[in-house]
Amino acid sequence: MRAPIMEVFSSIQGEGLLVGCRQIFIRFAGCNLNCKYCDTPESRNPQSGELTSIGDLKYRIKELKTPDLHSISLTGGEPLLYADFIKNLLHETHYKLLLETNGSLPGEIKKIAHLIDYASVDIKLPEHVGTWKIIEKEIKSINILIKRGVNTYLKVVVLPTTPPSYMGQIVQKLQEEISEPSKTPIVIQPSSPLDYWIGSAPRLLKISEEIGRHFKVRLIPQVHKILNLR
Ligand SMILES: C[S@@+](CC[C@H](N)C(=O)[O-])C[C@H]1O[C@@H](n2cnc3c(N)ncnc32)[C@H](O)[C@@H]1O
Ligand SMILES: Nc1nc2[nH]cc(C(=O)O)c2c(=O)[nH]1
Ligand code: SF4
Ligand SMILES: [Mg+2]
Repeated sequence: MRAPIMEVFSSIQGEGLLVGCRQIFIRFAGCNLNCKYCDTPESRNPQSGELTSIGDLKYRIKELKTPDLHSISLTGGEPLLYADFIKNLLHETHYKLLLETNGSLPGEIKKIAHLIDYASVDIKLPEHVGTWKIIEKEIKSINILIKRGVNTYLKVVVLPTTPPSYMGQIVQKLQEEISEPSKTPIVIQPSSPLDYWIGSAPRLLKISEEIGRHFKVRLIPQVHKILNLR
């Protein structure tokens, strides 16, 4: 069994609640969404990856292992397009595993939820993906992960144009429909390039206040981009 892999690399997790942890990243090629802000647009095309076996990945992981290694991050593109491959891979690796996902494939999450330790689930704003339907699916995915006891946090990418009141509407819905909101922190991730935020950063505080009404909240920019790390 093989899957299209774009890159395997070692770096510091630059996003979300595991920020600063040393990880080996496995980036799958192919995505089912088309976020207008995507910073890895080439990953949307499954052809941008090389068909890779589990044995190859195990070898690459061994080569990239460092004394400070915290976990492995499965990202993309959308890794859940390859849930069956991931299931086989996770049966053969013993490292802690972060799944970085757009959360739009709850049926696929069900296949591997029992094998992952951490999950970062994006909340895609309807203005970025053109529909509310994705949030419905993300809520299903989040509830599957919570039920399985996976350490789960949500990430919402916001733009300088994202109205704080709009966030208020979104978190109201999340609070009503996520099974354990108190256990599910939300990370606000300002869209990069960060220089777009010059003059608009105070808006991030307003967004934090809106989310803070119902959830634990953190405001964390993409640290790897500030450090010029991969
Ligand atoms: C490239 S995506 C791959 C995983 C999955 N497709 C997803 O969207 O969660 C990894 C993370 O990068 C974030 N991201 C993508 N483009 C970004 C940008 N321009 N600024 C900030 N975060 C971005 C996504 O929201 C997601 O949390
Ligand atoms: N250092 C680093 N941290 C990351 N966190 C999420 C990433 C991603 O592209 O999924 C990413 C990435 O591409 N690099
Ligand atoms: S879901 Fe993730 S990989 Fe796909 S377009 Fe959106 S940000 Fe990019
Ligand atoms: Mg990235």
